[in-house]
Amino acid sequence: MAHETGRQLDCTTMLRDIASEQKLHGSVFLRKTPSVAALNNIMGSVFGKRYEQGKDDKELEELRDMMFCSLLTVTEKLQEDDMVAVLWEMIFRGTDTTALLTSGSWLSCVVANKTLTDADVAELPYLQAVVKETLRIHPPGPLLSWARLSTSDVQLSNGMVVPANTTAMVNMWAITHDPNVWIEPLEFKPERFLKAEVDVRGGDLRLAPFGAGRRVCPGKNLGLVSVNLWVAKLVQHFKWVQDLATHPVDLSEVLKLSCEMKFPLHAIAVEREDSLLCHSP
Ligand code: HEM
Repeated sequence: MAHETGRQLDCTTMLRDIASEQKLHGSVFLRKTPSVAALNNIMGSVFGKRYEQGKDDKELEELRDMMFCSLLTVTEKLQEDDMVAVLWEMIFRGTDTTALLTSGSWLSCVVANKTLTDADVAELPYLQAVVKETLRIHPPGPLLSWARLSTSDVQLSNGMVVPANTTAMVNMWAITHDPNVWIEPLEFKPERFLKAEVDVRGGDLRLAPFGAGRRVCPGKNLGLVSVNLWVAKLVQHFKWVQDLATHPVDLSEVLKLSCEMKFPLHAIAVEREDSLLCHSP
């Protein structure tokens, strides 16, 4: 319950930051604000600490730098022991993925003017379908970890053999774009998930953006509820318009720690007249 309050709070802060960035610059860079919200979501769970842009900038900067250094440097900095490594894994694995999925799931649907909760979001099937379709077209972790080793020779259905003692990675991006698995795989069509139930939490290997099996992402439920709630709030409070003059949308991808948009999304956030942000102090 305490965590739920924290997540709502991160979202309100994100909405306010978007409104002020829009006022200041005339458009919004849709990467920074969800990053801070996602970081706070995790830091709130791990250390009970949250950060504010403008107030904790030095610490935020340091944390962001650490996330972009190699894991080796990071563990040196944190004087690795098992506990620290586990907590760091949560921060490292849970922040960028959640932020990227949120910025990738911007959509234009209208949600009634009320304070949304996770329970409301469960009643929004199209929203969930948009998040699933975003996970399919732009899986934030396109290559499942290399923590998989064949213990014996494995015969594949296409005749190939994976010899014993091979470290294997799963190319989830290739599966989610495979025309033998998906009809019109390059088209963004959330409707496909309205017609058929697809479990994205590891139960259906056509779309396993959180992995599957023993090494499945332990943050999958937190990641999904956070992104669904945040995206719902982002479209509830703002109408999103493409910034055609200076930042037309380009969906090219680049693989860094996670799979990111090569040209991060900028858009114009027009506050809805009935937005609760307009009426709160
Ligand atoms: C929506 C966002 C997220 C996506 C798309 C995502 C995706 C993934 C993927 C693909 C893996 C590798 C799974 C495999 O190899 O089978 C993974 C592992 C992991 N994730 Fe996430 N994740 C997300 C959010 C989170 C969050 C919020 C946390 C922490 C609270 C987290 C913590 C971890 C950890 C610790 C691992 C390593 C598990 C292991 O190796 O045993 N992730 N994630």
